Amino acid sequence: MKIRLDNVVKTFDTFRAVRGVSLEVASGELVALLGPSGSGKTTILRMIAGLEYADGGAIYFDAEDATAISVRDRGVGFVFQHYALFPHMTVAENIAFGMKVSKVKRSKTAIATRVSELLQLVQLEGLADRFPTQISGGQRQRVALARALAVDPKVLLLDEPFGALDAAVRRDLRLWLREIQEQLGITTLFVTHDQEEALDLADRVVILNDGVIVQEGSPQDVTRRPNSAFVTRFLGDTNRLFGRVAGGRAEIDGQAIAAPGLADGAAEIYVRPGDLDWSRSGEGMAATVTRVIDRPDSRRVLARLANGDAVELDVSPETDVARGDAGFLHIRRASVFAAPR
Ligand SMILES: Nc1ncnc2c1ncn2[C@@H]1O[C@H](COP(=O)(O)OP(=O)(O)OP(=O)(O)O)[C@@H](O)[C@H]1O
Repeated sequence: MKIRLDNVVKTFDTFRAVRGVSLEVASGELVALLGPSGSGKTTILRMIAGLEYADGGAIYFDAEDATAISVRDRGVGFVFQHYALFPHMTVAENIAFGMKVSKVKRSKTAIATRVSELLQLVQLEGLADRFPTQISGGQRQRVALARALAVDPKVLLLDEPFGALDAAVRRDLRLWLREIQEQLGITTLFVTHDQEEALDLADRVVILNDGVIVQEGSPQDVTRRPNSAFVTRFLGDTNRLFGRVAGGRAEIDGQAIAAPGLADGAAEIYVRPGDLDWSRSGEGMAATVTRVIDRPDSRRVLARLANGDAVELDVSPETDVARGDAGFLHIRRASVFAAPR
């Protein structure tokens, strides 16, 4: 099932939460809606689910206008962060719930067979008779996914499903989710404000800010070619430096960086910590190390430039560098944008 949003608008009282969003999710694709809090991600998901009406534009499921399709008939499965499983029902009963209330009548045996298939799919075979309070948070989210999948939805909508879990569990679950989604080939929209989660999981990432799409593309596209200072900053750790553009090149401390198409004038130069090289002597920006932070697979160096600006860079764990060292920073890659006036 393909989903298409055509210039969708949603206003709460006078506040425009979604301001003309057009978006297509191909059949079987996994798209992440990524954006800061309040950027309209959940509202978009709720409109697709039919829990909220768009007050402008249209939403299509394949060629059909979804406005005409009731929530029940949309064939949508949801998993939310604060979904809550039914606490008085066992894991198996929770998974069976949707099938029992569905218009499609199934025999008791058919339901039991489906429940055990789903338990196997989400790798919780031994836990059928437990209650939600008797399993872990990660296991609960897997039950929630099984419950959503029970009625064979054509579309899966996930709103921060792993938001409440710790980092290691989140990482495991996202890889696991991706495998299941591929196995089932189900069109999936995943809402998150976690860049790493979106980039790890999605075929395509749609970045929102203030109710509009600011960039969309593959994880590689958006990370390699962020189209604005906002996207660059939002996608992760970055240093902001200041320079000048002249003749399509930004100039900073003797280093020239390609800035094709940018008008001459003041510029912001964004450099990720992994795109700076440290050397004791040589060319580049003179800097003094203020602190070194050791991590399992890298060293994060905090340094200060001659103009007082703080800069962070990553070096390999073997690099010999200590607080107080003086050296030079060479920019390997950067994104340049005109400085806001
Ligand atoms: N029912 C409502 N009534 C009034 N305003 C609302 C309602 N629902 C959402 N909003 C507002 O619309 C904007 C977008 O909300 P939405 O929940 O879609 O954002 P989000 O990107 O999902 O944020 P978060 O990551 O915090 O969940 C917010 O400013 C929010 O306060």
